[in-house]
Amino acid sequence: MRPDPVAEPQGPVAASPFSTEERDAVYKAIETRRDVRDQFLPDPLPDDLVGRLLGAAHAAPSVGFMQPWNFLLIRDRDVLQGAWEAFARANEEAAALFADERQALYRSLKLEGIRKAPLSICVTCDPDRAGPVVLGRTHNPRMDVYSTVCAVQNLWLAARAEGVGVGWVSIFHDRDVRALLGIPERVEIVAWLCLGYVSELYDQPELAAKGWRQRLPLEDLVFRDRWGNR
Ligand SMILES: Cc1cc2c(cc1C)N(C[C@H](O)[C@H](O)[C@H](O)COP(=O)(O)O)c1[nH]c(=O)[nH]c(=O)c1N2
Repeated sequence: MRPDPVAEPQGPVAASPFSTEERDAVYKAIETRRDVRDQFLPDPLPDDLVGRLLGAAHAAPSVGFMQPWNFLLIRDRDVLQGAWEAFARANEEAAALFADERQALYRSLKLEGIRKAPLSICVTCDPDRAGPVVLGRTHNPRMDVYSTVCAVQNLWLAARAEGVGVGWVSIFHDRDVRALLGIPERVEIVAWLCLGYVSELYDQPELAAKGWRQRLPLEDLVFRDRWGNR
């Protein structure tokens, strides 16, 4: 018995199934999503809200419908302290990679909200989730990690729509996070996300506002048919 296809309008230019307001809300979430570091409020996130965010993540596309993700919800203050210490060690190493005023600017940046946010979610990718040969991953094994990142972005946009801030922290040695959370060696650590309500949101990327790097002109990133063809 074939499942009924989704009843979408047919025709040369299928009209959007969304109202203008609904469509604009999608773009509003995309355009106002921010990486949050220091603006987290301590208020806990309700379980049903967290459930909706995880549902959005789980609705992400995945290669061969592999769904390679796991979500480790972390609220334990000692574990969060351990994660922050792991970040602090790695961040010191990172700062040393920049010179002079660039290093000074780097050191002035707040690059995590681990201890401020009431919830962290470590998102992992299990490469063995769907067996040794996965449709779509046969010629590029990284497709499972790329799929997991789609889940992260779904969660990030759903959080924006719910008025919840998200911050991605990647300045860690994997081994530290693995030891802290008991993650098996074969499982890839993809993202450490800090989540919480926020006191405010930047109206542009904080790194741009603080002079670290600006948004590139989109037109410089688009080629026609061949690399380099503008
Ligand atoms: C894979 C990955 C990893 C990280 C990030 C993002 C992504 C996609 N970002 C957030 C990043 O700096 C931010 O997305 C950009 O500066 C753009 O700002 P908005 O996200 O648009 O606010 C990030 N931010 C931060 O303060 N510490 C970090 O370790 C990281 N790591």
